[in-house]
Amino acid sequence: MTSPWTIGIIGGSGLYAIEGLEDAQWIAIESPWGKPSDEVLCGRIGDVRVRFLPRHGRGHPVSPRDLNARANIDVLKRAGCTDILAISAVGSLREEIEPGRFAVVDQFIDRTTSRENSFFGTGLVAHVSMADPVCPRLSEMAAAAIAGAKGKVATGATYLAMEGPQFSTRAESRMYREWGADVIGMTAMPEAKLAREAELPYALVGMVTDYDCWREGEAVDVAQVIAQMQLNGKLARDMLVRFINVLPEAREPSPIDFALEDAVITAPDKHDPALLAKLDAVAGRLLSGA
Ligand SMILES: CSC[C@H]1O[C@H](OP(=O)(O)O)[C@H](O)[C@@H]1O
Ligand SMILES: Nc1ncnc2[nH]cnc12
Repeated sequence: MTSPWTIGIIGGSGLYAIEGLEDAQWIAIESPWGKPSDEVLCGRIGDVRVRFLPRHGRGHPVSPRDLNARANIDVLKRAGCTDILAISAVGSLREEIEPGRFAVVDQFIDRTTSRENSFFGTGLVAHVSMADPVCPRLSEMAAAAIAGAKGKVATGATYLAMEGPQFSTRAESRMYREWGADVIGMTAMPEAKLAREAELPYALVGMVTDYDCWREGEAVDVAQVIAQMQLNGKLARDMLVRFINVLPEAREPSPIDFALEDAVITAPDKHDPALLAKLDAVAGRLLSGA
């Protein structure tokens, strides 16, 4: 029997493929939103379909601020994903969230400035709620999978999305701590916003790689991030396999499956046909008959 879940996995820095997927095949999926970061690795674990996209592409050619998050989310939707589990390397802004720990994120502060952050716009305006930006069901299952794989986990983390690509200054890092952020990265926004617009439940697991630079005399570099990701590689894979293996047989509908229901404000006779056509995957459920 095929599972009702199709899990999209977005792999961050250091995670460019998943070994051991059954029937695995890299497939190019076209998007009206432009070029995604890479082909999608399509396969399955047991009877669950898995669609893996390396966020920066294989070999890491794509910079965080040039990521086409719209195309990335659109191709995962086109690949039939019902839910997305995203993985990111993150810096820690808290002593007790040490490198090696996994932080399950439940809030964001978005400090990105130069990215296309919506599928909607003039000609078809929509405002989705981001009050609760992640899917609690997926986040709980991810936390349980990390614990089951004997990983150390912190839940309820607030992720500060910075523009990059440079790492923060010490003054910024200290200010983000005062704002209540727990971990920092450059990529989960606007990714999480776009997943919500595409009615895809989304959860984010941060793999803590460093203490950023708020501690006296310490500063993060790429080598540190990659070394820690490599140390945690097996744990990350175990976590993913567990996460998929314990998905319930049935997939009860999530309110996020209907996030656009009360979000579109533009009258149908004012819809821009060109934009409407590009929204075929993201909002086809709601708008295809409009
Ligand atoms: C390689 S260090 C900085 C880089 O790592 C994180 O990427 P991702 O979230 O895709 O794991 C961070 O956001 C930066 O893009
Ligand atoms: N300290 C940090 N700042 C931003 N992105 C990161 N990714 C991993 N560590 C990071």
